[in-house]
Amino acid sequence: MGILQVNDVNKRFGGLQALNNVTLDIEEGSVHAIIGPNGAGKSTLLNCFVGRLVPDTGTVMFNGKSLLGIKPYEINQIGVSRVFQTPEIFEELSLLENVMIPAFAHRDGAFRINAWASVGSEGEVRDRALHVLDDVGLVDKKDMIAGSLSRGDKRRLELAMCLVQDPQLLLLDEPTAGMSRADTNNTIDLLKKIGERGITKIVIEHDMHVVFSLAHKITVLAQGTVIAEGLPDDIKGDPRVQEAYLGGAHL
Ligand SMILES: Nc1ncnc2c1ncn2[C@@H]1O[C@H](COP(=O)(O)OP(=O)(O)OP(=O)(O)O)[C@@H](O)[C@H]1O
Repeated sequence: MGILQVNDVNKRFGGLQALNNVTLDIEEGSVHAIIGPNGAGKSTLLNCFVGRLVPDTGTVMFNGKSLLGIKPYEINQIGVSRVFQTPEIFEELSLLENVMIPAFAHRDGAFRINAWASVGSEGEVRDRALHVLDDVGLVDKKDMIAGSLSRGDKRRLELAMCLVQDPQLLLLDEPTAGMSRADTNNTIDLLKKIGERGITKIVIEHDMHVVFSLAHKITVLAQGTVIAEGLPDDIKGDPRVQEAYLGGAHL
């Protein structure tokens, strides 16, 4: 039984069937990529895992517990963290402060902006934040203002903000979007390093170099429907995937 089990999930926006009987089983400790053309339903699916959307029908179970109807911060509290397509950071605060805030939120329950008031008095949280900044290669920039970082570094910072919460399941929505090839390769290395800790990861990604560098298993969505699932080598050679994803070009 996987750490995340998704069964027959359907989601409709007006006349559009965005998700159509989606079933997934995510193995604990694995990197599971979800790929598919624009508008396939990938982000909609992820939103159903973090409480931003509620499926019309179907179930989403994390460690045997339903995630449906649970508030986003509670889902976060039980071990699911998400890195967004556009980094959600506090631009005007330092890197260290950015990482300490979610550490407090995770420790204290609901996200409390006044948790900020106690930042600085908590050596233990600060040490943990510094440790995570070191893991993502940003500890030397800890006092810089987050808004001044490059796009690649902002995404690393957001990753640190997730890791400090010690997630069991990390959801990565296009973690290398807009990055240079060098930054992309650094991110691949970083995610592999994180993989050594056994954190399960679901990655949505358009860059096939990233997908095939990281994924143990791949699910392909097209028009809200799972059209293929399997090991990277199987997916690479699947003509349905090549047709749906790249209009017949080879992956
Ligand atoms: N809140 C919404 N209201 C109406 N339609 C929506 C909403 N969110 C998504 N959609 C539609 O649902 C479909 C799936 O969108 P989704 O963003 O999940 O696709 P995606 O696979 O993540 O695409 P991309 O790769 O471009 O990010 C699209 O046709 C989109 O326009």
